[in-house]
Amino acid sequence: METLKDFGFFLFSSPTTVLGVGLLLIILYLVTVGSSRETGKEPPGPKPLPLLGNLLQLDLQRPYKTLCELSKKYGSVFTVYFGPKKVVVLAGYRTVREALVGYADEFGEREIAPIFADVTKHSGVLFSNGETWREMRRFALSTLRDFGMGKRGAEEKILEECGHLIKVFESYKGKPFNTSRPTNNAASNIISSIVFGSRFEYDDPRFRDLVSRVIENIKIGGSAGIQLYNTFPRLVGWIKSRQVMLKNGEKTIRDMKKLMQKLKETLNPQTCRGLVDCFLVRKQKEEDSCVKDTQFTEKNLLYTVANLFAAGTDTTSASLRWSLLLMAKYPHIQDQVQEELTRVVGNREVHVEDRKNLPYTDAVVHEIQRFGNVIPMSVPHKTSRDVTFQGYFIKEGTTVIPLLASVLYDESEWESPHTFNPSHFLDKEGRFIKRDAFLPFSAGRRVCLGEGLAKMSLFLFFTSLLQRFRFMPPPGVSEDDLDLTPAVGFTIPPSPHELCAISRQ
Ligand code: HEM
Repeated sequence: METLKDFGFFLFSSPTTVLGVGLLLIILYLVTVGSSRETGKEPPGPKPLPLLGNLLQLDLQRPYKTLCELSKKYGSVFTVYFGPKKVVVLAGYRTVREALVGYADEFGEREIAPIFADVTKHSGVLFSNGETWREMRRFALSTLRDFGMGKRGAEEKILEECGHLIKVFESYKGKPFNTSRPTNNAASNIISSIVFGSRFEYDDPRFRDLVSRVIENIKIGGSAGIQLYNTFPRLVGWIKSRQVMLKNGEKTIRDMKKLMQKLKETLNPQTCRGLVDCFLVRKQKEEDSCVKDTQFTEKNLLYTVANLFAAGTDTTSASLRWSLLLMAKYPHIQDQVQEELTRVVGNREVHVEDRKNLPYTDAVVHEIQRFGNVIPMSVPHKTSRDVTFQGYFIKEGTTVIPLLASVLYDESEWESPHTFNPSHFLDKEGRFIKRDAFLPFSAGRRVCLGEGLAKMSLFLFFTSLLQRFRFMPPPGVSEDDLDLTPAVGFTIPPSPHELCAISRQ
């Protein structure tokens, strides 16, 4: 809010600035709204104000909510202006799928907002396009597969981490605690063991710093201040939240460099311990054979690793927190999960193989992801060329938001979209059923690269924890009091809360 106040003060500080701003408004209005009207029928949308666009109509804390509302009025393809920036929103399962899968070439590029261009410099896999993205994505996917995504290797690593997480939960001895830190640590360690080949102790200061900076950057990345910077980068580059993000980014890269130096010194090309080793071996090979314009550079390595931490920590941990909160909120559903786990698995360790024999639990895990809706606006895309989609003209380079919230809560796809209801994923006989509109990982060319790993982690964490603990509200708090309002941000975990993990053994 401070940033917005400062900005308002700057705008109206003298007659010359007022005049200057007025002129700028008119020019921007003509450039952003006027010009593109000539090229064809544009997606409809609320009328924008000069400079401010539709900012005054948007709930800046939870923009996905306003966008879902707007889609009811303007349809499944519509235009909104975030300040002078034009954004096309895709809403509802059919439209999102048609665009991302059917028009993958046109809608498959990443929009790189100014803050992410500053922090990642178009390197790595999350905020890059073209050859860099193609090579980094191919490499990351194939090494994740080699390190057992969907196979034994990752399962062992996740189960080991479950053991550590369980110990932390036990240490609270049934007293209320905030689940954020332990779940962030556990999710981050899964990435760490796949990327570096080893996990960190939870009290290792390097690890604590790494995790807290990753989480802080994601949180600030979704704040009103950063949205303002992304809208007016030239005007508000000085804001504090941007400086914090840049510093966090620099420190993370510095730490990563140190960790990688250790791996370089002990590298054995015959036995890669993790993704970094594989990258270093590949980098050496490309250098030895003088490959021109190689993407296997130190910069791409650092940012790809940082991206995997950023993309994989908060998302997995937020989903896990939703799972525990929802179980405490709906004890009858928790009862059924625990009954099924006791009947099918008993006291032995749960494995991925058990999933097919745990239809109810599987349905609950899916419903947690649907209802949790942790990335409601996906990660923005942009059009790679001019495209006519569902009769509307969208210019090359237009920012596109695939509104995943409108897919996961699509009223024409889900029987009771606004209720936590595992039956969405069960047939009449109680068998698990897949649902097309289940797209928490998005779809198409940019679909989440860690989908397999995230699904495996969620399933194993959730079942291992529910085997051992009963999750309950703190004493004096009723199930009805447990608040399901999501937090504010780019990813949306539950609002801060405490739970009790009561041992079942
Ligand atoms: C429950 C957990 C997760 C959810 C809900 C999730 C969801 C998403 C979504 C919605 C996107 C944007 C897709 C698009 O642009 O259309 C994405 C991208 C991405 N995710 Fe995940 N994700 C999760 C876990 C992970 C994990 C564990 C990793 C790391 C191994 C990961 C790595 C990535 C990367 C690298 C991208 C960028 C892909 C690209 O631009 O090509 N995610 N994820």
